[in-house]
Amino acid sequence: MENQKQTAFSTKESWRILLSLFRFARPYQFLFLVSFVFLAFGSTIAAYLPIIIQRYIDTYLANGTATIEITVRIVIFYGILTLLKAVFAYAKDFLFNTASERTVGNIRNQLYEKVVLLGMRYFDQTPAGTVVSRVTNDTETIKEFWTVFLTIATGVFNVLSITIAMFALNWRMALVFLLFTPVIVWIAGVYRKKSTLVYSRMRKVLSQLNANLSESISGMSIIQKYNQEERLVDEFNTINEEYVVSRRSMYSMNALLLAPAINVIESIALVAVLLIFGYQDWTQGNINIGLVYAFTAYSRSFFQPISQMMNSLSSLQDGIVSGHRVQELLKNEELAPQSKPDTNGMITEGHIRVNNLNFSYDGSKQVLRNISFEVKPGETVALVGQTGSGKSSIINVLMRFYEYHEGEITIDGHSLKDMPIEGLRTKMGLVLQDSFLFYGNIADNIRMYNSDYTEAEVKKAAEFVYADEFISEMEHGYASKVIERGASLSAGEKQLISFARTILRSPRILILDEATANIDTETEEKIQKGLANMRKNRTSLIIAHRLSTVKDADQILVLSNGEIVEKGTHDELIDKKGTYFDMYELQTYQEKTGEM
Ligand SMILES: Nc1ncnc2c1ncn2[C@@H]1O[C@H](COP(=O)(O)OP(=O)(O)OP(=O)(O)O)[C@@H](O)[C@H]1O
Repeated sequence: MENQKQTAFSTKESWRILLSLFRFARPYQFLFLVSFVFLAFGSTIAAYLPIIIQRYIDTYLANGTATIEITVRIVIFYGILTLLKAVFAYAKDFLFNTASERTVGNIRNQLYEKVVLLGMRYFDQTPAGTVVSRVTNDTETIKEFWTVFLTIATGVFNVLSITIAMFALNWRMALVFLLFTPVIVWIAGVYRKKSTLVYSRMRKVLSQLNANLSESISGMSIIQKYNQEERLVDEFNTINEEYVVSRRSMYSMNALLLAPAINVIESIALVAVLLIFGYQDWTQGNINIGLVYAFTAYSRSFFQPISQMMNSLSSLQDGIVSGHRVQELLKNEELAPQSKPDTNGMITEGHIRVNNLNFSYDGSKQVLRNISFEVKPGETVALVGQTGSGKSSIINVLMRFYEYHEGEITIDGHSLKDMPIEGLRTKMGLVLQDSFLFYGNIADNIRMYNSDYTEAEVKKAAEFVYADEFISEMEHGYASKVIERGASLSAGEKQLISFARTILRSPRILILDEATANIDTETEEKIQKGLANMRKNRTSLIIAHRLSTVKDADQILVLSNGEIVEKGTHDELIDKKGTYFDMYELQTYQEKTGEM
């Protein structure tokens, strides 16, 4: 399973993750490269500008030889270089951001492509919020990582070019600056250690905050029904307070270790340089004012990028954590079942045979044991049994939502594993209790965005299942909007739309999770009529909760604890006076007394 908690990595692991993040950038390496060329130009100009002023002061001003002409020439030269520096900075930022946005877009696409390939097992084990966060938040953090990378690259280029410029001007003074580097490296080390702790605490509390929020939003109706508002607000306040405190410690750490510490070192370095210049003047009397100017300017530009780089370290850490999570998801092998390559088994008649099927979701708890049954073409077989007895699990395996490893299932003589999944699912129409509708309109939801189906076909399918009537009565008919999950439609209406969706594909086999709860009698009647129409001449496998609805089934399979404990027609099972008989008696009694 995906390791979502890990927030700290060894140096080796961090490098490995960093390298993998760079691999995503490969398609855009040219853009990155050109932006670095502009960065190098910009840094070189930045390091050269103080030298122009230094030369002007020492060569012309100090000797009293500065004419208007020379001054204007130098001002123009300085101006042009400054302008060029700005143009390079713009080009660098533009190209770099284009490349990094595309890289992150690329990661998002890869993630989504992976998510739709993952098996149901992954989604059983991973909260929806986590998957959303992988594709949105983590990729955003990786975007920040690229910004940090640019800051660090700019810092490195600037420090290098300034170091070279300082050595070119006066190597002794340059050495004085370099002497302070170990102190800065030490502060950076301390900061990294502290910031890893502070930031990981901040991230942890933030993810608690998100989890709390998403849970309360999805369970809002229960929260309000059971008057849980106050408790949840209190809980939220506590986590929120913790988040505020953790952010405060981040600011206080940054306020102490970042700019102020570096500023102190910068000032000390400057004082040291000035003292040396002063000493030279006093002993030798040949001070170069221009040189003093240049070193004063360099002291700022030398230490500032270092402080910025340190500031970025924590975001770098965030980027590594997100990079790791993204990689884990991309590497996840919990894939949806695949059919064997080059298979072409097809459903023609709809003859299902299940032989000694054993199945477990997690590899340890056995959910189906020794399941064997047959559904001949055109027959109806009902699955009945207590809650948790394994009815839906049989359907999950038949629809290939989960892989099975023991036993054999064939349809029309082909093993299920030898059938291309797409064809299999088109020919096996599944209608679940909870019909999922997509944002869009009714017609799109029936044709499932497959433009091969004409409007007439969509209407015919709706008519076939008695859905046309209520759709035509709506203001915009088939073009009526379906808002999120079909919230504006009743459960029965949604069910009828999903019948139309199923029948449009002319399946050979129908798999129905009998769904009649909370539906008014008029709609229920329509649903039953729709169902009866759909079942005509089709092989049907029905999960029945109300036994009265499957009395006419050709065969009823009674499940208990993952095993088929009884098999037969309604009359045979009633005569047997076993489990089915008891269930039937109980339900008839409950229906009579209205207890259901
Ligand atoms: N996705 C899953 N992951 C792990 N175990 C599961 C999963 N779905 C169901 N189970 C377990 O498998 C067993 C059979 O569940 P199944 O949903 O097949 O029962 P059912 O007969 O359809 O029940 P119901 O009538 O309540 O829908 C149960 O013990 C259940 O806890």
